[in-house]
Amino acid sequence: MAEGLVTHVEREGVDVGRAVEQWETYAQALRAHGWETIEVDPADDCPDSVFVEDTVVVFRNVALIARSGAESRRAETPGVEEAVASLGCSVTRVGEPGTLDGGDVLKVGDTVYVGRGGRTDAAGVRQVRAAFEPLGARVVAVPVAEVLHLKSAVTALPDGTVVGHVPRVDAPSLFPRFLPVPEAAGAHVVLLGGDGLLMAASAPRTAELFADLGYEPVPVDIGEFEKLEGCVTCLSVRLRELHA
Ligand SMILES: NC(=O)NCCC[C@H](N)C(=O)O
Repeated sequence: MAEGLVTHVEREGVDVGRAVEQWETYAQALRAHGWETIEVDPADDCPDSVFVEDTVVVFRNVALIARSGAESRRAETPGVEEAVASLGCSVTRVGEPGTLDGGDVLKVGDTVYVGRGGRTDAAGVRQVRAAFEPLGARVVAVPVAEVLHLKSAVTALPDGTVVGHVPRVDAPSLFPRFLPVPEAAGAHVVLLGGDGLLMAASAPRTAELFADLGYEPVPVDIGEFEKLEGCVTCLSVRLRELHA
C-alpha cells in the first residue's frame, strides 16, 4: 500500500496494520446488515488491489472485467474474475486499447452513468454500452475532471437521488435529481439495504443531513484508504439480482 497511486492528493504514509483493522470493520458492517461477504484472492504485488470496485462492473448477471487506465493496476483482475465467475456471472472483458475503472461506473436503477476521465476513455465508455445496453441498461457518459473517478464525486441514495459535493462535480445538471452535500467525503454512500447508508466517518455533517432525511448512516473509519484516494464504495462490489 505504501506504493499505491495518488493523483489528486499529497502522499501520506499508510499504516498497514490500521488499514487491515479498518478493512475488517468495513466488512463487518456489511455483514451486520445482512450481506454475505466473499473475499477475492489478494493480488499482493499490486499496491492498489484492495480497491476491488475498480476491477469489475456487474449489471444483471454480466460481469465486465475492467482494464484500468492506470497500468500498475491491470494485473489486479484474475482474483475478481474467478470470484464473479464462480458466483454464476457471465464474464466479459474490456478489450485493448479501451480503459475502464469500475469506480467510474454508477448504477441508478437501469441507468448506468460512466465517468469519462483520467482512468476511463471513450473506448471504455463504448464497451460499457456494448456490454450492458443489450441487457436493458441506459448508459449515460459523464465528463470527470475534478476527481479520480466518477464515484469520487457522486453516488446515489436509495431513492435514486444523486449526491455530491458541488466543487468536485463537473456537471450536476446531468443528473435528474441532485442533492449537494457539505463535505467531499459525504458524496460516497454504499447502500446497505433499507435505510442503511455506509459512509466514511470523515463526513459527519453529511451523515446528519442524511439522518434528517430519514436514512440510517453507518459511519466507518476508512482514514488509511482515504490517504490513497479510496472511499467507502471502492472496497467492495455488491452483487444483487444476479439471475434477474
Ligand atoms: N473506486 C475508487 O474510488 N478507487 C480508489 C482507487 C485509489 C487508488 N489509489 C488509485 O489511484 O487507483
